Amino acid sequence: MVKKRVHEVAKELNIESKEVIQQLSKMGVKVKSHMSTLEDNEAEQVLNHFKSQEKRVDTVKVQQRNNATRERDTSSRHSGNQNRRNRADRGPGLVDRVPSRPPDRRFTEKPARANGPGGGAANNVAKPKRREEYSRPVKQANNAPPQQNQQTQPNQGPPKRTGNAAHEQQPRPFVRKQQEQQPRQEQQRPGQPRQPRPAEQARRNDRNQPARDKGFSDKPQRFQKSFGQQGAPATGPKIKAAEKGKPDKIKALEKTKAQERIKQVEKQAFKEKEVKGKFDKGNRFDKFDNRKAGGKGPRRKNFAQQKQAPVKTPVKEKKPIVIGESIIVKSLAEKMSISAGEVIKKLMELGILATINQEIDADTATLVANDLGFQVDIKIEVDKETMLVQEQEDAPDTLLARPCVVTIMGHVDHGKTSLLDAIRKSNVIATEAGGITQHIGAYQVEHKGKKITFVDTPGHEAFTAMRARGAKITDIAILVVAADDGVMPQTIEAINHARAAEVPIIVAVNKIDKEDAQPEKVKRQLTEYNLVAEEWGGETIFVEVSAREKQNLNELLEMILLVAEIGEYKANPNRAARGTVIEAELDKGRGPVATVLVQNGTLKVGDFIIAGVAYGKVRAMMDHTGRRVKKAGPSMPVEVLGFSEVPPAGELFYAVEDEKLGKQVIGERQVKKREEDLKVTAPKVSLDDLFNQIQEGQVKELNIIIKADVQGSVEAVKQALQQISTEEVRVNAIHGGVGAVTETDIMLASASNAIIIGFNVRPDVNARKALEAEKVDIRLYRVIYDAIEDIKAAMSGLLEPEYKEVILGRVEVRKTFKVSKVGTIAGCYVTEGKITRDSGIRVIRDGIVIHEGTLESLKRFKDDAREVNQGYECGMTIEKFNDLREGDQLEAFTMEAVKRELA
Ligand SMILES: Nc1nc2c(ncn2[C@@H]2O[C@H](COP(=O)(O)OP(=O)(O)OP(=O)(O)O)[C@@H](O)[C@H]2O)c(=O)[nH]1
Repeated sequence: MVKKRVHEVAKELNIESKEVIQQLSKMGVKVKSHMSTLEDNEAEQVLNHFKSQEKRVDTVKVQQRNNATRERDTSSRHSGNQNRRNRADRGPGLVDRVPSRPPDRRFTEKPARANGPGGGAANNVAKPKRREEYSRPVKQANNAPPQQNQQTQPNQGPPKRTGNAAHEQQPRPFVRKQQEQQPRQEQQRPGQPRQPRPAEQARRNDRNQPARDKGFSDKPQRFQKSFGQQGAPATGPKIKAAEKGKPDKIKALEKTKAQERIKQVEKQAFKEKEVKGKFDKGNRFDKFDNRKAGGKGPRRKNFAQQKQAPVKTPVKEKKPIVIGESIIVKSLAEKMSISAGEVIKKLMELGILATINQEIDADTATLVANDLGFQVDIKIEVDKETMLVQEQEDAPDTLLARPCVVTIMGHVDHGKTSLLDAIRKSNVIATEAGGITQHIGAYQVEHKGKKITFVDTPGHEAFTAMRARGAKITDIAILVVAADDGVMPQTIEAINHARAAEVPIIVAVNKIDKEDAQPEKVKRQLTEYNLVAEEWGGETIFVEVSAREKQNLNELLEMILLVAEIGEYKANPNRAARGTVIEAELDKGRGPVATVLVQNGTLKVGDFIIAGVAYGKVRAMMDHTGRRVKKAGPSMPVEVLGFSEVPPAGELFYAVEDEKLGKQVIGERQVKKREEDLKVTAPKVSLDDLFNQIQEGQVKELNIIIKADVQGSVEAVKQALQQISTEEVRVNAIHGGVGAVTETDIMLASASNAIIIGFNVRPDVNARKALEAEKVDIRLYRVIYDAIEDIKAAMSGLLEPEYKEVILGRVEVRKTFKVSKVGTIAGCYVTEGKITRDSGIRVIRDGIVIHEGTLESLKRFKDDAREVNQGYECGMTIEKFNDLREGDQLEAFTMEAVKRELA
């Protein structure tokens, strides 16, 4: 193409060469004179510049004339199409009008869009590239008869634009996207069958402007039409001609005014663009427009529209809203500063019918908020305790094998301590008084390069006591049975305790060095308890050992490692430690000292640890040999110094990386503890509540511990109970034994959520104490039938309330009178509480109850009395009892129906 000279360009623009040269110098292009040649792009830029200015003047003028009309016409449309209007108002492409950008090449096509028959010629001024790109619409516009074109301009119906195949067939991806998003845009286009007058035409042009704008991002036809329109004859040239006729001064003035307005619009648009939040969907269009800075988008030409649109409140930046696990509809609306109605509408769209005060879950709230352009942060309030425990979850790939933890159980004197001692090759027994284990300790031994941790407990009691506290430290139980003594009551207890904890059992038949050792007898006896030796077809590992002679100890260790291998005990050493306090005491010199077993993670000196309400920094750690260590990994027992107070044995401890969190947890625990101290906790499982618990699905198995005066009763109850299992609840006798109900029974019941049933036995003193703390349900019976009936009734919810004696008061006999036909009348003084006419009465002489009966009469002076209170005198006779003496103590009592509890 022949390069243009400055004067040629000026001629084309109908302006002076000087103006062109000035503009060129503004653009940084230096030219010597009006004869200088210009590069294609330079000429194009200059042309664009002046054309766009012309266009702006034109548009602004037309706009001015049609302001009022458009205000009216558009208002209804806008209100119904807020979103679309927003998008138009936000002015996708507004950024392109920032003055620093190169001139908008689009306006070189202005003649084609807003010209008359001469449009074609004007069009030729546009750059070849541009013509090439839009050759089809331009060509069609030029070829089309003027009348048709004039009709086409306002009537932007798609059928008239079908000729623009290039654009129709190859809509750009973003166009297609918009097409999906705004299918209703089509309706926005008013059809105009008649040929409009120029003024009307201009108004329509203007009115249609937003539609054209949207059309760009609308259907392909519309997109194509927008461009096709450029070739259509329009009223533009006439306006332009009128412009030409005006005196230069007026023109210049108008130009300046128009430019000012344009600047304002641009400024406003720029501001809007800046404040537009990232959550604004429209943003994507802006980005697109920025990319297309060449300015082909028809959206960018709508200056008048931009200017005239009421300056919109800048779109507020939408901050993410914070919600919890759920939120009330009203609150959600408030958080978004919108009406609850809008939220309810959105919910309905999602198929959820909700009222203003209804609670919706976080997921639903998120959907609604996202739909409305808000991001949502869900913050679920978790109590610190949960946070602490949650932090303890380990990913499977972080877990490594850890030493197994073994507990030795068995009957008294069967050799537990001796065996443990023999294994760790030291002589503990010599240092212990009477050879009885004095403390709970834990030690580690190594066999074939693998460590085994032994917890030395005085039998299974401590084991169960820990379990009752929720601590599960034992992986494997070694049941020591002396070969010369055989299975004894505590052997059975130990079996039941281990089973209740679902811990595998290895039987160590000890003292086989003894002459009267009968290991086969032990095996036979244990088959009765479902511990069948492997050689007898069972699955239980039996190892015959002698703690004294150190016989077969390696075999025992090997068997332990074998069971450990099957158990695949694992932990994550690379994390904050957690474990269990095995024992703790207050040492005069060292302060609180706790032996802890690390069960997960690694405990280090300096760690902040908490156990129950005790906390502190680990000051020092010692292993089982008394050596100072700096860290202790999984399954390692260590003595820890640094606790603020003595933590209870069985308490779980945590090393807390976040000391603040640790202290918060302690605070929460202290509050909880105080609350728990105040309220009486209900029994874990009780016959009274059994039916409800069954109904609620809380109880599927009813664990029962049976204690009786003779073994026969234990067996009889076991069998009877097994027969009353139902589909809902299985009755499980987890332990049975002869003798009083002991503390151990209480602990087992507590740990296993069991009920204790006693026949002709009573809880001993320690058991009574333990009961207060553990709230276990104990039922004492004289007849087996009653027990079975009670459990049946409890399971079906028919348990009758029980009657309990309530002491009303105490009365002292001060004087007695014998009256014939009446009997002995006692003159009394109420020392405590009160006595009522219908009281039961118990006569106690020298601490012994000598009579129990009912009152015959109760009088204050000579009058009958219903009740006499403390500090008053009264007279009374007792039914069928006349042997009252001065100094007798009378106890007034009544029987009250109460919920069944401790017998
Ligand atoms: N002959 C023989 N005696 C043993 C063997 N093992 C332990 N004893 C003896 O049995 C008695 C009891 O042993 P301990 O180890 O104290 O038994 P324990 O089960 O720990 O007893 P408690 O701690 O009281 O429950 C001691 O006198 C031991 O010397 C053994 O293998 N052979």
